[in-house]
Amino acid sequence: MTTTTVSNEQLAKEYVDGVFEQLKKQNSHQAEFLQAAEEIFLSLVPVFVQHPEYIKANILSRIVEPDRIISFRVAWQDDQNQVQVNRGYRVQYSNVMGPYKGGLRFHPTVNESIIKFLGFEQIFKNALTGQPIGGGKGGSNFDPKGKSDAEIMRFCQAFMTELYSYLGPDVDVPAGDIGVGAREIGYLWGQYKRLTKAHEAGVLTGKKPVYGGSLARKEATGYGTVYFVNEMLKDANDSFEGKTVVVSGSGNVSTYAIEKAQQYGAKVVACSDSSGYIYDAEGLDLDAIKEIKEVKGDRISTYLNYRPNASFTEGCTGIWTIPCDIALPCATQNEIDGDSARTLLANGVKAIGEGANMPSDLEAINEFLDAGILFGPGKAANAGGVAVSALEMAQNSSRVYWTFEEVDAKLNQIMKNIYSESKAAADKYGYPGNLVVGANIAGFVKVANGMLSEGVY
Ligand SMILES: NC(=O)C1=CN([C@@H]2O[C@H](COP(=O)(O)OP(=O)(O)OC[C@H]3O[C@@H](n4cnc5c(N)ncnc54)[C@H](O)[C@@H]3O)[C@@H](O)[C@H]2O)C=CC1
Ligand SMILES: O=C(O)CCC(=O)C(=O)O
Repeated sequence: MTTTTVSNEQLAKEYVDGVFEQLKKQNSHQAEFLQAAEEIFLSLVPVFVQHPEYIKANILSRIVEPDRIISFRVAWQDDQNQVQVNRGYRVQYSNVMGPYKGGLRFHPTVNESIIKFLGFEQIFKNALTGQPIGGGKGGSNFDPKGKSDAEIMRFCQAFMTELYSYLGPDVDVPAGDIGVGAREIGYLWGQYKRLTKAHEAGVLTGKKPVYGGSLARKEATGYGTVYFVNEMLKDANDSFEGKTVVVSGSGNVSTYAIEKAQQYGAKVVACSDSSGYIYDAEGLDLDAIKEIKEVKGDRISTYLNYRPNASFTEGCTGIWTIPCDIALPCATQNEIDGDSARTLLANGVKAIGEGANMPSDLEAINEFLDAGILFGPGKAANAGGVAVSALEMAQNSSRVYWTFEEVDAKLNQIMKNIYSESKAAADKYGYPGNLVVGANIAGFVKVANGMLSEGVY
């Protein structure tokens, strides 16, 4: 190792450590945000070794500070005419690559830390897709559980009334995330039109195809995750065929991850919701799950009414004790900790594909990487949803619509590209096979180069 390399390494490490220390001081109460930032920062040291110009331009301090955070009161009336108040957020993180883009989450746990972690990750994910989209995220601590359809509509209308002036097809384009699906997007879109008097279809994605949504957006995140894992498996001369798969959650991402894994010949034996998990040794009946979740909005335990030989177990983490070849965490952040990771490994898991955002904590990621199994990080593996959102924006702008097959083929190609770019970046920067480092670097370099050419702001 030459003296210059050593000093470049020291410089890079000191720079990253310094920015992270400052971040911790300023955001000491934001655990999820610091967790997401730490994972990305650690990956970027080799980039700063090779690119001191990024240090000179102080790219890291600039990229980790959102362009702006919008926080607002959402007051609405429930069915008993009581006035309820929630807090809404939109974090417009970076528009270097295109309009701010990312979902809205409605869940009681939502706070600024959660929205910032999601928004920060979204910058790099969106850059990886190769589509012209920046990064953003939003949501509210509103709990949709147990609310009537009319309450959901009134909440969405109140939320959009506060947010609409910050949005636009070339400004900021929200979509769904936990607790926000096509129904909520419909109510948000209706209110946006009512307020602006404009039919700007590209201001929201995840719309129903009947009024401007893209075919295959509903399936995109789950299918994309399986396409990504399929690329990892192919590289290892393996496939989904005959594999036992466990998928957490039973929402949008999980449902379509299960569907594609089954189409690829896997046996998916378990899935979950926030109350617990079901295990069906014969393989899950996806029609039953769709009826329970998409039609009835019921608990996953009612699966036993369709398949009496299956079992239901209360609690969220127990699902990772089920032996499987492939695990697809598709529910929420930090659902796999170090202990669950060690259990999965002891039971012989060969591949992990993160359909959710940050489902594995740092200890779990290190367990998987140290064990040398295939590990597809969320930023890369679940990018198919936002990628098809960008395709929805393109269709809206050009006023043409593509068939399901056309969109699905583009999605598959995008996931292949994300895999090969992440793999190539990991190789180039000295971490072969480490797609965490590879995806973070491949996304970061695109945005950093954009920032260098745009001057200081
Ligand atoms: N919808 C999308 O296009 C995308 C979603 N994601 C991420 O995927 C994850 C799931 O999102 P969606 O499927 O859209 O939400 P969803 O609201 O449709 O489904 C979430 C599912 O997770 C379950 N759940 C929540 N907490 C849980 C817990 N602690 N243990 C077990 N299950 C739990 C819920 O019961 C529900 O079945 C989130 O991390 C989200 O940020 C990532 C990329 C795109
Ligand atoms: O489609 C979108 O814009 C949002 C997708 C999203 O929220 C995510 O990738 O986490």
